[in-house]
Amino acid sequence: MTNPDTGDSHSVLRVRNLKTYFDTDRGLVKSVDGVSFDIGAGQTLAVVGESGSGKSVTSLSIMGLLDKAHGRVVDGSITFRDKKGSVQDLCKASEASMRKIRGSDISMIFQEPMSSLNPVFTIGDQIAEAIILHQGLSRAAARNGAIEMLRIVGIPAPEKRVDQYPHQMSGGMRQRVMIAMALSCRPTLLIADEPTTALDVTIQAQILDLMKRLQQEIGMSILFITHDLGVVAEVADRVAVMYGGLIVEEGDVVSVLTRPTHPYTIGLLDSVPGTRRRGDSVGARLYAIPGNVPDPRRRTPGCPFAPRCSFAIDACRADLPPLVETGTGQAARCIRWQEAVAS
Ligand SMILES: Nc1ncnc2c1ncn2[C@@H]1O[C@H](COP(=O)(O)OP(=O)(O)OP(=O)(O)O)[C@@H](O)[C@H]1O
Repeated sequence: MTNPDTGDSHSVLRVRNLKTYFDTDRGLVKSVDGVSFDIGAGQTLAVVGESGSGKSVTSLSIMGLLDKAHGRVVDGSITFRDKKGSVQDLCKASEASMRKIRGSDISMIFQEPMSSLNPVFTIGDQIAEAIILHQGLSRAAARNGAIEMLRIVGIPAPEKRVDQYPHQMSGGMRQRVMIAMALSCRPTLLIADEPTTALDVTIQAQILDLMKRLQQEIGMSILFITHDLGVVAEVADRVAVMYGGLIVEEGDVVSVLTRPTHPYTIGLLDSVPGTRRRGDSVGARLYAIPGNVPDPRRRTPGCPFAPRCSFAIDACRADLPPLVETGTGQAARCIRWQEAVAS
């Protein structure tokens, strides 16, 4: 979907009709099956959806980090504009140029910092390594750079902490270190995959504030993957709701969260305590969407949400619904959205 707010010419990232499939012993898994979105300069797009909807595979496709033995992008394009303003399709980039782009123009942070931090090197060495690699500084200058980055991400006594190992730090501190590493190259795009999910609420709020502050300083765009609508409200400018390998709704964050137009988004919001649109009361039972996410090995021709949707009619099961405009800068892949909104 083209993003009416950013306009294509200003997009840092433009994904069109992305399809990423895996060959497995149990058949072809269509994890991402025609995803399109834009992220403008300095903008945050949150991609939200239940487990298995294809959020992580979308980000791994952008980073060129798919499990190559089994997974591949079978269709679509991922157009990226780097720091120098050069535009290229990452689907066609060589492994060598993807390596250059990763960590210099696109960085990624994950839920579990221990998976990106090496336990046998000090955090100072690891941040310095990234600085040496991407900024070509001497080791001494890079060490100072590492201390500065630790200070920027709010780690107390950075001159001492720089010589510590990852296991000597708390989960929140490790997440700050990972952010320091990811941002040491001043990326154009940061992909954050559930970066605060494992943290308690207070630390989560601090990390989100930190990311927002650094985003303003660096001017980077963020693709933020989460299943937490509270986090979406906190960080996003725009939100894309994924279901069954597709984006089923997209729009600016206020529109989507206050006036969802796809039955799946409506169900997601109804399942958040305190946000239920109808009959909300203290102690109201949490609404859960009945049924499970569809099996990506068995894609049906119609809307992937139809089996769980109380608005579904035969036409929904026959063909994949087109994306239709449902509000200003808001669109949903649903032929029954007017009935859903009015319900
Ligand atoms: N390497 C792989 N081989 C086979 N199938 C895979 C592989 N990676 C992901 N999948 C499948 O692709 C689908 C989408 O997975 P993905 O990890 O993108 O979901 P997600 O929305 O990020 O979920 P979560 O929130 O749990 O991370 C799932 O059905 C998953 O089992």
